Amino acid sequence: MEALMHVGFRVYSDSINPSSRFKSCKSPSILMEGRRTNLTCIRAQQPGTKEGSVSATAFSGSSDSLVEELKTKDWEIKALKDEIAATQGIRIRRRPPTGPPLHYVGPFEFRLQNEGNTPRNILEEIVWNKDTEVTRMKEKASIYSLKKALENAPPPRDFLGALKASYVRTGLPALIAEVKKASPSRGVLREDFHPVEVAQAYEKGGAACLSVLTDAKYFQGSFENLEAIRSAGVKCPLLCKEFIVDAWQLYYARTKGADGVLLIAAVLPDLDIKYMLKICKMIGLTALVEVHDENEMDRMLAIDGIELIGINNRNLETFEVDISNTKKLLEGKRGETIRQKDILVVGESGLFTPADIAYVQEAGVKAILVGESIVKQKDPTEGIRQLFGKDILG
Ligand SMILES: O=P(O)(O)OC[C@@H](O)[C@@H](O)c1c[nH]c2ccccc12
Repeated sequence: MEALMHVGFRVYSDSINPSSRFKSCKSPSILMEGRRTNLTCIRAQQPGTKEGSVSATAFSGSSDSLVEELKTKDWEIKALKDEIAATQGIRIRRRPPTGPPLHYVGPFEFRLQNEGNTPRNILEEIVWNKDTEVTRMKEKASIYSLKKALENAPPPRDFLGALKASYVRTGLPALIAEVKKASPSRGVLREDFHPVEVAQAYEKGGAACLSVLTDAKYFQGSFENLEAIRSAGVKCPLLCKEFIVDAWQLYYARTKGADGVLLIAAVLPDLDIKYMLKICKMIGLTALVEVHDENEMDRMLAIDGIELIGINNRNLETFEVDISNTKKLLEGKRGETIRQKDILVVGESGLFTPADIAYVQEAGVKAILVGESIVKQKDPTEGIRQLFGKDILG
């Protein structure tokens, strides 16, 4: 590996010449491969427009070179973000790698890890598609309109509180029951799929919370399902099961009635997790932060303010499921830190039997996230009874 010695941001306060249409700021300052480099970014501002709203139309006259320069900076920043993610052990690249823009003369020797624009695994493919999808959705609803829509959104309910209450009441891991029609690994799980009926059956069976898949392309889910379940009067708090790659999606999920969202550590660098946690707090969403391996767990344990961690037994890159993953990540010092920080742990995926539940409970989880084994049953209420080996309503 090339010697990536240190990557650090130093964002200087803008040196603004009020009479100028262009602001110049130095950011970031980077020591890469032993060399310190300062990027100079140009931000175009037309009189009367909001700062930071860069648009090619803002340039006139000698616009071509400035547009080129902006494209280059944009590329550099994206490439830099992937570099930072890689230093945190994140293998998922947020976008297909692209070479530098034509005539690139920038200071970086970015390594292109995959010249072909093919995703390396299913999670990467999902994330690349999500990025495109979100870009399109953002064109239809600006962040400003979403913020406004928050005022009329159904009020957030206490997702974490519902899990804790259920655990105290039953002495068993609280159930987050997943409304899931299909998945890339298992195909269609329930042919005759009526999301509201499934949700109501879960509630009747004693689920503490529900998880509703909203990704359409890979899971045949939708935000309509989420909205319909919420407006049908289901009382269980709802997790919006999405691949979050942009803070915009948090606002969107909240306007559709979500009480919680999933943040996947394999996809989001630490800075994004911290930023998104803040937004979640601000708008009343509970964040379920998902990890799959030791590195992701350690990264998340180093971040303050995480109250809910899900350990996914399914490797989203290979689809392999192994429930001993939950145990492995809760052993020793990690388990101790989790107890000290009073983090509630959710065991996710691949849970089918009372023995599975007992195994992950023994490992230290106080909640479980279950889809396949209960959504496949003709009567999902009965599916819950079978999963626990008893009635959990009592
Ligand atoms: O159907 P299962 O094996 O019971 O798994 C449910 C849930 O854990 C799984 O759907 C899941 C966990 N994390 C995810 C992230 C994205 C999509 C799906 C998931």
